[in-house]
Amino acid sequence: MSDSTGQDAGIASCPNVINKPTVISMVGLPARGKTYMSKKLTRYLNWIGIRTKAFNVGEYRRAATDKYRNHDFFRQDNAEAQAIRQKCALMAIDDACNFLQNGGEVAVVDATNTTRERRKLLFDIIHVKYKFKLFFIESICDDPTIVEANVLEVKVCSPDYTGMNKDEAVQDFMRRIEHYNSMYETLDHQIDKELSYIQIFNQGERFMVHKLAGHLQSRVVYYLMNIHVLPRTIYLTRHGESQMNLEGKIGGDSDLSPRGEEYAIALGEYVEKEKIQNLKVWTSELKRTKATARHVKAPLENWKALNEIDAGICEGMTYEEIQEKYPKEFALRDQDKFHYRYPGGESYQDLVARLEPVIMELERQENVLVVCHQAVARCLLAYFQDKSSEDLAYLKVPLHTVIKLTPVAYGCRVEFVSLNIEAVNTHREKPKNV
Ligand SMILES: O=c1[nH]cnc2c1c(-c1ccc(Cl)cc1)cn2-c1ccccc1
Ligand SMILES: O=P(O)(O)OC[C@H]1O[C@](O)(CO)[C@@H](O)[C@@H]1O
Repeated sequence: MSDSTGQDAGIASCPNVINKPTVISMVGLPARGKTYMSKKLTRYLNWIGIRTKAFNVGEYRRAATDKYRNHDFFRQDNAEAQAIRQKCALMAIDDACNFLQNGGEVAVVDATNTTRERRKLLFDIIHVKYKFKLFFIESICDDPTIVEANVLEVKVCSPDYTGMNKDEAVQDFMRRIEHYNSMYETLDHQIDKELSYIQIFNQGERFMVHKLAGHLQSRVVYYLMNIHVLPRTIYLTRHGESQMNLEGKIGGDSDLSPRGEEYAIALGEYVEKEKIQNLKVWTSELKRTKATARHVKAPLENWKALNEIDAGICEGMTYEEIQEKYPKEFALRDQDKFHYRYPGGESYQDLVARLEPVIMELERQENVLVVCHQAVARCLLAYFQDKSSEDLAYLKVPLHTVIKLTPVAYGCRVEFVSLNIEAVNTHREKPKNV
């Protein structure tokens, strides 16, 4: 049950909550998308409110030694390097468990973990010693073009290869993979019948799920079955300036202002010029987003989940009127804007929960233009830019601006394209004195 701020008690403050902390352990040869999935999954889980952190063993090794010269570092008979690698793995596991003992809910151990011996070590520390849940995600990819693409896209830029030319780096990395491959023991449903895991074949072409244990693991599996790596662009924009924007009033379902109509025409022209393949347009069910999208030639979908945050008893008021009529509410909102719920309305935390199915469907789609609202756009943008909940509620999303989101390597390129049509500024800064 949440209080007026809508803030739910975390595990730390509610020890009798049944769901235990979980360690998600990646498994797979180098260049199988483990770091890609670790970062993406960590971003998604944090965005839905599950305190998650990734621990990349490669980063621990690079911090521990600058001895990496070439793939020989990963030879099985390189005792000195093996000792460094083992120490770094133990440090990462230890940090992961400390994170979970101090309020963390999910720790992702991003490492190869390609031997049964290593996974037994993980099991003994995480499940036996700390009594945390342990879930494995194995990525198996025997398509050489996929592996080569991953090596070219992210590995050659790795700190391990600073100063090395691209071809040398690719060759060295392929030899590094061979050292691991010689010892690789994939998860086996007979030998590992007690373990909970998912195996992903060739970037999600096929999945093998084994002994799912609990809600979190089901959400993780569902997410992994919906993501893809096809190149695409998501265009995010607010509706054109509305009559109520001009009056400084929040909420409602008003029409566009003359300048908002201009923006709708300009948006149609912009989309035409972008020559986007198989574009789909999504709007909310409010008039101002439908009107904004009407000059865009593409299949249209209206989502009630994209409606603007519900301001409850404050709908239709200006901020000044709210401060005048509900000074306590106004002050409370400034103190914790993400968790504050309008009486009879919503909080940003509620909005994120309402938008989760939209994010899940966006992950499945290719090119999509989303025409939405200020608070909604902040929530969606925070997902793609991995923003904290505090930052989310104050992200700047100006009117008459198209935000282009393009997945690159482990993250997302973000471009703000203003269509140069004047509009009021609806952004209210976080007051200094709270
Ligand atoms: O299976 C892979 N093999 C090699 N590379 C990969 C993958 C996946 C991937 C894995 C699981 C799923 Cl459900 C979807 C994609 C993502 N990547 C990747 C994408 C962008 C940059 C770097 C890596
Ligand atoms: O959370 P904030 O900063 O009040 O912004 C959300 C507000 O922005 C608007 O979309 C435009 O002012 C309102 O309808 C909505 O209540």
